[in-house]
Amino acid sequence: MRKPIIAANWKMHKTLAEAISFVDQVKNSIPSPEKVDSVVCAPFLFLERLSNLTKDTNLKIGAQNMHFEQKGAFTGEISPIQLRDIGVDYVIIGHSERREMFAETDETVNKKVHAAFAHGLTPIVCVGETLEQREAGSTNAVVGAQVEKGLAGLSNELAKQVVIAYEPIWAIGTGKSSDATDADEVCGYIREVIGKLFDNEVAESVRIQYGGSVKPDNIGEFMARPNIDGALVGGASLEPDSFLQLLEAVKQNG
Ligand SMILES: O=C(CO)COP(=O)(O)O
Repeated sequence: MRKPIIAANWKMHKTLAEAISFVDQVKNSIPSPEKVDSVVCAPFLFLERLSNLTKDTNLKIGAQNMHFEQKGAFTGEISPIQLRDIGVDYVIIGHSERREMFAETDETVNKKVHAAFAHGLTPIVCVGETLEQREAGSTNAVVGAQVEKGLAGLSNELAKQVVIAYEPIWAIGTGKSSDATDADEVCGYIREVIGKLFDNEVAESVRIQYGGSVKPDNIGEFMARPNIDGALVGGASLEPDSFLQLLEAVKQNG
């Protein structure tokens, strides 16, 4: 059995005071990590505070990006060592917004995945197709190539620990989520690709989240599918009540 994982992706939202208030409101109501892994991926500026506030709680903190180098002349960038040093556990890599607006490529995703593992961070690797690609029938080809290139060169042991987030780009922030059956099929295909790249055991171990307009009232449909192990949630993760409802729905499903 794969343990579900729910991650909030706050993107570029909240002030420090709002971030602290959110965490204070939810931190003692997070379900046991035996049932579900619960993560908040916050803007870099808030990570240290949130990581201190959540020590000894069931809530883990993640970043939304990082550089692949350990240190150096990379003005404005943040390294995996710096993230780990302040108690960050997860890092989102290759979100479609970074691929589209900040020149993230499958090659930089791959470097970042290796760098994350080298420094004790769990990568949440995002993949997904555009509406045009979906309509052209190339979803599996696009997503399969992103997975193959993104995970290239990992050992089986590390590959098992990767979290994949399948986020169809047309479903992000649009209120128009994918049909759960369609999303499950793509997640099943991702598992097939991982089976070929590594082996069956890895394919069965990797956790695959769905992302794109997930809300408390539709998360149950996704979690009921065999290949979907959690969700990466934007808008519906910004309010404490809504975030806790997502976790509660998953806990009950499991
Ligand atoms: O991009 C997303 C999470 O990474 C999804 O965002 P929404 O949940 O707001 O659609």
